[in-house]
Amino acid sequence: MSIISTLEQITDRHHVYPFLVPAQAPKLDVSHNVLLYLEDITVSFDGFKAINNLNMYINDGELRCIIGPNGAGKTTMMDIITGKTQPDSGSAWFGQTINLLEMDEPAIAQAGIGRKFQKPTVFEELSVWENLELAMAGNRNVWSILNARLNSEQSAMLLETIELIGLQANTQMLAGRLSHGQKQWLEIGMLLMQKPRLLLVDEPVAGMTHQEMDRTAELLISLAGRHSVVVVEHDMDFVRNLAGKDRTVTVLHQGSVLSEGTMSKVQQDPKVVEVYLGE
Ligand SMILES: Nc1ncnc2c1ncn2[C@@H]1O[C@H](COP(=O)(O)OP(=O)(O)OP(=O)(O)O)[C@@H](O)[C@H]1O
Repeated sequence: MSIISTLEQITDRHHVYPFLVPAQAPKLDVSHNVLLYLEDITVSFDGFKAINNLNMYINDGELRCIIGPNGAGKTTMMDIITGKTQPDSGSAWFGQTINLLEMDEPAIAQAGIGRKFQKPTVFEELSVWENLELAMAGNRNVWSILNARLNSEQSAMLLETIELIGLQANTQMLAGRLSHGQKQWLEIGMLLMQKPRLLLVDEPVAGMTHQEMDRTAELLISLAGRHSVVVVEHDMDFVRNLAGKDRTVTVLHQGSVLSEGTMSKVQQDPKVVEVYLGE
């Protein structure tokens, strides 16, 4: 192939280069309505069991709150789901067929598990729109980003996401100028652009105003159904708001499930009062 024809091909933005195409995500099977299975998981750090025979199941489309005292193993549990930490024993399945313990972090993200860390990590020098555009699944192709041409489906998805996260009035604003709460919502929006089936959200309301917390609860509740959402949070008012009367709350303690059920059930559980809520 001549240099000229190679250059012609590179400048043709419709050409799809194999090395730029993300690997095909494995197919998810949620025929039993369970999206995530964590079974008999144990992880030790220098002989200390941070996770101790943990069993947890997240249903497809569920919004689950995870609470527990400092050091209960909440972050370590998220690290196992996302492939950052390998357990010593146990199993972790995404749907019926995807064995998370055989995959690395990028493959797990590709399979549909997105994670939002506590601190927002948006691109401060780019606008809200550009942040979302960069995060879009299938738009990681260098040429399409440079050419900044979205197809109609991509534009519609971007607009829908901006509305969902409530930043319609800030589309062209630099992300660095957003409030703390708005940055958190933008980052949730950026995760949504990758169409995750499961969203893991770590302490989303730390540092937020009450108004921002209420808006965040509304946003996360609106995501349930289309996505499964697992929220780790210490703020009990926020958890009560998220869990409502019917959703399941899981209380972790010393790396295991101490109690599980509706918020009113776990709040009245004497074991929970003793180790956590009674503090
Ligand atoms: N890489 C590591 N090396 C050694 N110990 C660790 C490591 N990661 C976690 N731990 C320990 O494992 C335990 C569980 O930690 P983890 O961060 O998962 O708890 P957590 O429930 O997320 O706590 P917090 O609410 O404070 O964030 C803690 O005692 C912690 O010190």
